[in-house]
Amino acid sequence: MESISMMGSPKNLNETFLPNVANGIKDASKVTVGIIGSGDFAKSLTIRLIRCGYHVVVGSRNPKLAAEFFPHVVDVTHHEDAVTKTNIIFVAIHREHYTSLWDLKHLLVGKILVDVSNNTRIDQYPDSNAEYLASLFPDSLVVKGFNVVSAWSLQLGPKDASRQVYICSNNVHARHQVTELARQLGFIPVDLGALSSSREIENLPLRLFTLWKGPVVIAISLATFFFIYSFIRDVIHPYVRNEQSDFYKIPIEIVNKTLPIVAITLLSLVYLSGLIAAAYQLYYGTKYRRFPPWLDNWLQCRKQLGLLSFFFAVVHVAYSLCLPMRRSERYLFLNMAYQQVHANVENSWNEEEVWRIEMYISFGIMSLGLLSLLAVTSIPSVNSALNWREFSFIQSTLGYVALLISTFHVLIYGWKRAFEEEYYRFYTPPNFVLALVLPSIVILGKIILLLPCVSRKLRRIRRGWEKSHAIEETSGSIPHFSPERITVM
Ligand SMILES: NC(=O)C1=CN([C@@H]2O[C@H](COP(=O)(O)OP(=O)(O)OC[C@H]3O[C@@H](n4cnc5c(N)ncnc54)[C@H](OP(=O)(O)O)[C@@H]3O)[C@@H](O)[C@H]2O)C=CC1
Ligand SMILES: [Fe+3]
Repeated sequence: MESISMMGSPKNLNETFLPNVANGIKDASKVTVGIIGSGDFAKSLTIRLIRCGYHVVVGSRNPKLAAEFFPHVVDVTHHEDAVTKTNIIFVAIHREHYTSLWDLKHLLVGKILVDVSNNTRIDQYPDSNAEYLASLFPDSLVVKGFNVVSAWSLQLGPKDASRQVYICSNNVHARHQVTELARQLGFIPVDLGALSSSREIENLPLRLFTLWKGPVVIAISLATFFFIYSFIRDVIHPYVRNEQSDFYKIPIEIVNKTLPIVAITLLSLVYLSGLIAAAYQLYYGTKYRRFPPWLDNWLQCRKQLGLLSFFFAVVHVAYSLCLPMRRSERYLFLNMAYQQVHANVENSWNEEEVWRIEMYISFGIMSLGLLSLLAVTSIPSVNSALNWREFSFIQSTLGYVALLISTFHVLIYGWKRAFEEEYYRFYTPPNFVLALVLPSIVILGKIILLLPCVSRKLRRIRRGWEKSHAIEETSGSIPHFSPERITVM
């Protein structure tokens, strides 16, 4: 058997199993890890294993050629030779080529096969790649793992790349071995139990912002609608009516009218879903009843809706700060001053206007501060430092406070204008009136839920006191949500 860099076979194959956690990483140098395939993944994994003190044996169809791409300390050899030298073997080839290992079946009995493969589409095959490998080699211990790390991040090392590795296998011992190996390579292993989880693990790298699609579409639709709405009201209407050219308003003023209304609507949508969920539970008198899919999806993307709301609010603040920088603002200001001089007005101080704007700005800043807090606590590392009550307090209680303050911010801006006829063009209300609709519904809904009789009933339902009723309702179906999912953000 041809071998390019012989490391010698272990006397006892059990030696090649990984040391237990208790033994620690000291023993890594004695352990040989096998890799079938000599592609990108195999090369990067080899480098990572060597850096962590492992011996590596690579099995290739053409070891002579493949050896050029591996460090000289690596044993690059034929498949048969490689699999006899170790008990833990990474299968770093594509699913389509698994059958080419068929002849090695007798040599793979009782050995750990780590399936690292990915597909090109979600649910591409009826069974997962790992389950397929397990069906081809029923006497081997197949473990799914490492597919969520790219060859690139394997090379970068633990400091500068994604670190979580999802692992599953039907064999507990094999799962522990691979989990320990992942830990020693600097990854954070996440044990997902039996091999049936492998389909989920294989779909993970193929997901592209799954939870973001809906919220982004909603945000873009709202922004488009309100932009067109403001454009017609504030630019087209004055032009048609008085031939007044206000087209200069498009880049900043119209955009800045769109941003806050989208921000507050998205924030309201975050909490509206929780209210609908609570109403649903109150109506059916149980928490053991599945929400309709649209509501379930809505509840799941609350974080994304909240972050988008924060984004729109931040951009609104930036635009607002830049308003005085505009040339148009300067001309308007000078014209106003000139008219005042002309009218012989010495003091134009308007106490009501002064108070209105002071409070408007103050509420705006407070609401942005609270939104920032909500956004920061939604970051997983910050989130994991909070216990459930702290998280719930910030995301639920402070979230409602943020919505309330934002509503005051809009209300103070609108003030009496909502009742003045000149602000209703084509009988359409000004933006801030529309901006108030959804927050008002949410705040009203929350007040109703806080009424003692309603909140008592809801608490009873969420604590599962209505269980007997629930079991009748669901006739044995498993509840798939927890009450907490409803109360938070
Ligand atoms: N690249 C990446 O970033 C990641 C890859 N993966 C998974 O790792 C596995 C390998 O990926 P990658 O290294 O990128 O792929 P490559 O195409 O770079 O390498 C695949 C290797 O498979 C071997 N091979 C090719 N054809 C056959 C065949 N007919 N029979 C047997 N062996 C064959 C070859 O090795 P040889 O010629 O030496 O036999 C080849 O080097 C895949 O399942 C992939 O989904 C998972 C996560 C990330
Ligand atoms: Fe504002």
